[in-house]
Amino acid sequence: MGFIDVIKERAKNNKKTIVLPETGDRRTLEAASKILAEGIANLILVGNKDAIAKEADGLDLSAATIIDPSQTDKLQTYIDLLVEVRKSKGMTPEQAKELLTKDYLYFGVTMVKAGDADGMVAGAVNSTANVLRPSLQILKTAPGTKLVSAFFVIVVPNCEFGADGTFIFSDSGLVQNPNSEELAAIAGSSAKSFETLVGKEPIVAMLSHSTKGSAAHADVDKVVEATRIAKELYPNVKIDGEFQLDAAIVPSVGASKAPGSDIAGKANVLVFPDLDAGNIGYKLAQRLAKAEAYGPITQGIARPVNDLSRGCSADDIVGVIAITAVQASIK
Ligand SMILES: CC(C)(COP(=O)(O)OP(=O)(O)OC[C@H]1O[C@@H](n2cnc3c(N)ncnc32)[C@H](O)[C@@H]1OP(=O)(O)O)[C@@H](O)C(=O)NCCC(=O)NCCS
Ligand SMILES: CC(=O)OP(=O)(O)O
Repeated sequence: MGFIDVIKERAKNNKKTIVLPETGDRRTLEAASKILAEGIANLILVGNKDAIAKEADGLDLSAATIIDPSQTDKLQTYIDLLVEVRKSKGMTPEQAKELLTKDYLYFGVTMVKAGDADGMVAGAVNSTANVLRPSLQILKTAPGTKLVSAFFVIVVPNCEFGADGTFIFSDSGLVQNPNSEELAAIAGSSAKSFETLVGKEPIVAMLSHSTKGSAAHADVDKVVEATRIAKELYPNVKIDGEFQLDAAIVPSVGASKAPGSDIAGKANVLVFPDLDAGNIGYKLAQRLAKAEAYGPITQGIARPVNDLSRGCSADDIVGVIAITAVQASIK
C-alpha cells in the first residue's frame, strides 16, 4: 500500500469528525462524498443547506452533518467561547458573532476548540494566512511547542530516494523567514511528524545552497547554526547539514560532497532555509515530478487544522482530510 492508502486505513480504524467550512467549493464537496463513501471520517459541512445541495448536485452527501452558523442553537456557546479565548485582544460578543456567522473559517476552528469536531480542513478557496490565522489565535500551540510550522508530505512516483519516494518538505507553508532557532524547531517537529505519519525513521537534512562549507554567505551561516542547534536539541534524531538538495538525497552525490556524513544521500525529511524555497520546492516536485503533495499540514497547533493549496484537486483534499483524522487520533 502507498502512503495515503495506509493513512486512509488508519483513519477508518479510529473514525474522527472533521469540519469543512469551504462548502461553496465543488472540489471540497467531491472530496466529502469520497470520504463518506469510503468511511474515512465523519464530516460536518458548514453552510446553508440549500446552497450546499445546489453546489453538490449529483453527489451523495447524505451522511454528512450540515451546520448553518446563523441557524445553530450552539451559536451563543461559540460566541462565549470565542470571547473568552480572545478577550485579552479586546474581542466583544458583537465582534465574535459577526466573525462566527460571516467567516466560516472562524466558525470551524471554534467548533474544534469546543470539542464538537476533531479537526478542520480548508484552503481550497481561502489563502493560507486566512486559514491558519484563526487556528493560531483560537487553538494556540500544543503543550511544549512554541512555533507552529507546516509541511507537505511528498510522494514521488518511481523514486528510489527518501523513504521509497516519500518525503516531508518543511516549512512549505507557514513560517516565512525562520531564524536558526526556528529552523531547528522546524527540523525537530518535522522529524516527529515523519515518524507518526510515515511510520519510518526520519533522516533530516538541513538544506542550503552550500554543502559542508562549499559556499560562504550569511544565509549559509543561518543553516549551519540551525544544524548545530538541532543536533543539540534532538540528540536522538538523525540530523545533518548544511546540504544542497542533491547531496541530501542522492547517495553518490552525498558521498562525494559530504564524505563522512551518515545522513548525506539518505534524507527523507527536507528542511528548507525559508518559505520561498520550501513553497517553490514542493510545487516543483508536484508539478514537474508528478508527485502527490498533501498539505500544508500543520505541526504544533493544539488540535489539527490543515490547509490546502488553492490549486488542489478533490483527491488532494481527501488525502489531507485523512491525514487530519490520523493526527486527531494521535495523543
Ligand atoms: C500564518 C500567518 C498569517 C500568521 O501570521 P501573523 O501575521 O503573525 O498573524 P497574527 O499576527 O494575526 O498572529 C495570530 C496569532 O498567531 C500567533 N502566531 C503567528 N505565527 C505563529 C507561529 N508560527 N507559531 C505559533 N504562533 C504563531 C501570533 O502570536 C498571534 O497570537 P495572538 O493573536 O494570540 O497574540 C503568517 O505566518 C503567514 O502569513 N504565513 C505565510 C502563509 C503563506 O502565505 N504561505 C504561502 C502559501 S502556503
Ligand atoms: C500551499 C500553497 O502554496 O497554497 P496556495 O497555492 O493556495 O497559495
